[in-house]
Amino acid sequence: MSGPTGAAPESLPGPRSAPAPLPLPPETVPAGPEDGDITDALEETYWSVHDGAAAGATVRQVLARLPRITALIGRLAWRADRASTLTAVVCQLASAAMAAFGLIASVGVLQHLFAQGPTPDRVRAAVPQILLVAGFLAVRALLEAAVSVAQARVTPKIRTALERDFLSLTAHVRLEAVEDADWHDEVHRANDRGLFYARKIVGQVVSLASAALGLIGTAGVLGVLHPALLPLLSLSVLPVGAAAVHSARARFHSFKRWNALQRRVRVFSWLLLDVDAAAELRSDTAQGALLAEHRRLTTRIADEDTRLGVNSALVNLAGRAVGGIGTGITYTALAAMLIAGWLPLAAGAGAVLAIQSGRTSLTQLIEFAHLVYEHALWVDDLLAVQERSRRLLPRTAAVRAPERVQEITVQDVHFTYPGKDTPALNGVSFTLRAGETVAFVGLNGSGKSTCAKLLAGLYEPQRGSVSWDGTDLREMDAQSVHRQVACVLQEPVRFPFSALSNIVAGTGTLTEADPRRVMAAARAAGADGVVASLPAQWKTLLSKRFKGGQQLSGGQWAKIAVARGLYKAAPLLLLDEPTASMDPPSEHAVYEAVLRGRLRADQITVLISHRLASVVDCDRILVFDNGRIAESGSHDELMATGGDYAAMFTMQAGGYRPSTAIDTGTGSATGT
Ligand SMILES: Nc1ncnc2c1ncn2[C@@H]1O[C@H](COP(=O)(O)OP(=O)(O)OP(=O)(O)O)[C@@H](O)[C@H]1O
Repeated sequence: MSGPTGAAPESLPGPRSAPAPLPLPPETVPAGPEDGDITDALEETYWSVHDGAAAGATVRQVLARLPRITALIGRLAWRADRASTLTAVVCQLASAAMAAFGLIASVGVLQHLFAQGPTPDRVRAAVPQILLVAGFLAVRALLEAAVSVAQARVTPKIRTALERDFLSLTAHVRLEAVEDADWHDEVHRANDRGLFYARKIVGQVVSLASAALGLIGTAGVLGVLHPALLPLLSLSVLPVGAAAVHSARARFHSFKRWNALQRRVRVFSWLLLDVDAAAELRSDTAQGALLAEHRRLTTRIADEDTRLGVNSALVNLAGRAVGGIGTGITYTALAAMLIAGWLPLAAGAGAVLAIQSGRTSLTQLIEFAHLVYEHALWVDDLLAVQERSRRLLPRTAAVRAPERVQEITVQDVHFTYPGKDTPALNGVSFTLRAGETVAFVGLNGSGKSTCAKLLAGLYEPQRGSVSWDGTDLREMDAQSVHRQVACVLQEPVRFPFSALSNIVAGTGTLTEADPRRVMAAARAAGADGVVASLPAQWKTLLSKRFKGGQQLSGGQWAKIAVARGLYKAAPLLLLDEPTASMDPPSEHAVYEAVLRGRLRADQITVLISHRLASVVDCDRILVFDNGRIAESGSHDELMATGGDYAAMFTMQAGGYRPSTAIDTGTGSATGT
């Protein structure tokens, strides 16, 4: 390693902006929301945006949306399984018809029973009608079973299709969309709740249709018995409907509160159960404080549950009282019709049966209408995310990225992250050539990682261009570019698969390997020693979640990740602080491998590192500063210029010498 040359620089580069003065903290601080409505204090409202929506919707709003929702679910079902959807619709209609015929046949039974003559004769005369009623009921039961079977066939298919579409779309959207906080919320909401309700809503729409058809059937039967019975039906069912609306709203409102409280409690249970937090919690003896907060919240939930239970009982009582008044009026009017001779006694008794069945249907209709209304908002959300994902997919193009790259040219690139005012890259230009190893160094936030992602086509510049062998990356098929880049990051993905799968994962497979290349990559990265120490070696599962699975240390994971990057043998290798968690010999071995033992000689390697000792031997070093390249050259050239690089290098080198050798008074370090 060459030492610094020339005089030590006057000052070291420091933070760009001084933070505002910080006042002393208060003596006590609440662990969470203390007073008022706990739902107001929850930040993660994205998770519950639609909770309680049905509680705030008017009956007109709920009813107005139902046809569209039913059509939407019908379309999804049709796409998932035509035969089962058709079976469900036909059997549902037939079942409603059976219910109506059953009611009419019941009136026939009553006519015989209420006729003149000895009782045995009347019963005997009613037997055929009784058999008919039984027949209708039996057929209806069979049809309902057929609806359930069809529903059981179609529901999982809808969910599977939605989940597959959702994941395959969202897994491919462009990186900058994935990093957007709103997008993150939307996707997780769709995954957590949209998919869940998509499964539930099919059954709910079937029940809604069944209740609606039941109500229509009842109205039809009453119309046949006597048209004047229709207004009577409304008189009887409307108060019941009003009570049902009220109670459905109260239930949705209570669900929202309950959900919010539960989520807050779960934060504490997660912390208490989390394996990563376990050591710190125990050494800090923090469990008691967490349990106390947990207890405080669960007590509030218990109070809330009781309050809601009492409230719901009162609402139901009020509903039944109002419904009772409506029933009283209905039966009085029915009695008047019978006395006036408008209606035969049997038809009157049949009307009572029909009105009761109508009330049951209406209550169910209201209940399911609210459920479907609220749950459809989640399904809509899921479909909207899918639609948005389609617009955020990386571009496809006929031009494919080359498998060998001679030159990567970065020309006056400007890049600003969405929602940010200051650019992360502000006019960056340089060229990388096949076989070169180039280091990016610079202070935190100076733009190194952003620049690496632009080289890989993961972001697109707003101004300027990144070209591979003279072709702008924006003209190439995005996925074909990604296939020609290997990225190793400081926090690599820890795939919960076998050691071998972890190494081959960068090549688009988890199961197929080129054994010699794997061995070469593992040796170069120092991962061979890690794998050799595992009980089932290459086949060992790297996750404690599986039987026989093993847990690796951060440094061991880093070696596996470097092996993954090397195994891909792509024309461009990006290493973004891959060795930060490695021990010094491993780090040294990785840099040796990257600089001298690479698997392909024409590979362009970009190495981002804060440990400047590791970049000394790179062909070139680019020093980033505030989104620009402030200095560029070999280590010796940069040390000779005595700029920021020389200052940083001298400071780090000074850290390895006894403190007496460092001039702490001025903050600068003397080199040797
Ligand atoms: N995903 C992102 N969304 C918004 N801003 C970002 C994002 N990633 C980075 N930035 C911002 O862009 C600037 C450059 O960040 P970048 O990660 O490229 O710097 P860096 O030099 O790699 O830093 P470090 O040495 O800390 O890794 C910083 O101001 C950072 O806050």
